[in-house]
Amino acid sequence: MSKAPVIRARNLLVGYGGEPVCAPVTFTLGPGRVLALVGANGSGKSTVLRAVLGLLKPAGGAVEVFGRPVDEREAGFRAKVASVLDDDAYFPALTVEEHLYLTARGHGVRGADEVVADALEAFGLTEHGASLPVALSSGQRRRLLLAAGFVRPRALLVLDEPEQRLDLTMRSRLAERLVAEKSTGGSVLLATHDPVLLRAVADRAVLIADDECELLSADDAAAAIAPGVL
Ligand SMILES: Nc1ncnc2c1ncn2[C@@H]1O[C@H](COP(=O)(O)OP(=O)(O)OP(=O)(O)O)[C@@H](O)[C@H]1O
Repeated sequence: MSKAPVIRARNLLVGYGGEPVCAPVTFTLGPGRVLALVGANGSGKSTVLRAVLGLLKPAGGAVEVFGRPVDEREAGFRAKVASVLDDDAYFPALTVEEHLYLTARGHGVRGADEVVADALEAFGLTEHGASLPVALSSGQRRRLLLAAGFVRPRALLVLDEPEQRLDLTMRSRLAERLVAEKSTGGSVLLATHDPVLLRAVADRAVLIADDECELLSADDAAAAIAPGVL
C-alpha cells in the first residue's frame, strides 16, 4: 500500500468573501487512517471539508488530495473521493433502492445487486427500498445518503457530522463500517460532535478554532468535545 498522503493541507485558510472563518489549518491524512475535525458550532469544520472537496476556493495556503491540487471536476478525483455532506442531496422522484443503484452503477460497480442489498441491510433500509425520500423520516433519509456513500468505490470518504439524526444502534454500526474502511486501506476525513464515534474510529483530530487549529490525539479531542465542554 502506498504511504503517500491522501490529503495534505498546509496553512489552509478557509472562509467566505475573503473573510476567514477560522485559523489556518495544517494536517496530513494517510492511507488507512481516519482524521476527525472537531470544534464548536460555527467554528469552520464544514467549511474546511468544502475546501478539501474543491467546493470552495481556499482563501490562503494549499490543499492537495492524492498529491494534486483539488479539482472536483476531474474524473480521477470523482472516482476516488466519496462525500456525504450535511445536506439533503437526493432525487425526490427516485426510491431508496433506485438511488443506491444509480450511485453504484454510475460509478461502474460490478455486482451492484449484492452491494446495494448489503448497504440497505447495513443502514436498516431494506424495508424502505421502494420508498421515496419524502416517505422517510429525517434519520432514514440521512441513512440513505450515508448508504449511497458506501455503495460506490472510493479511496477517501469525507463525512460531515455523519452521526447526525442516527440512533445509537446506527451510530455504532457506522463506527464498525468506518473501522472496516480503515482496515481495507481507505481513508476518512470527518467532522463530528460525537466523542464516542471519535474514540471508536479516529487516529487523530484537529480542533478547529479562531486563534489556532490544534492537532490532537483522538482521546484528547474526545475529552475536548465531551458533553458540556464544547
Ligand atoms: N455559505 C456561507 N456564506 C457565508 N458564511 C457562511 C456560509 N456557510 C457558513 N458560513 C459561516 O461560516 C462559519 C463556519 O461555518 P461552518 O458551517 O463551517 O461551521 P461548522 O464548524 O461546520 O459548524 P457546525 O458544528 O454548526 O456544523 C459560520 O460562522 C457560518 O455562519
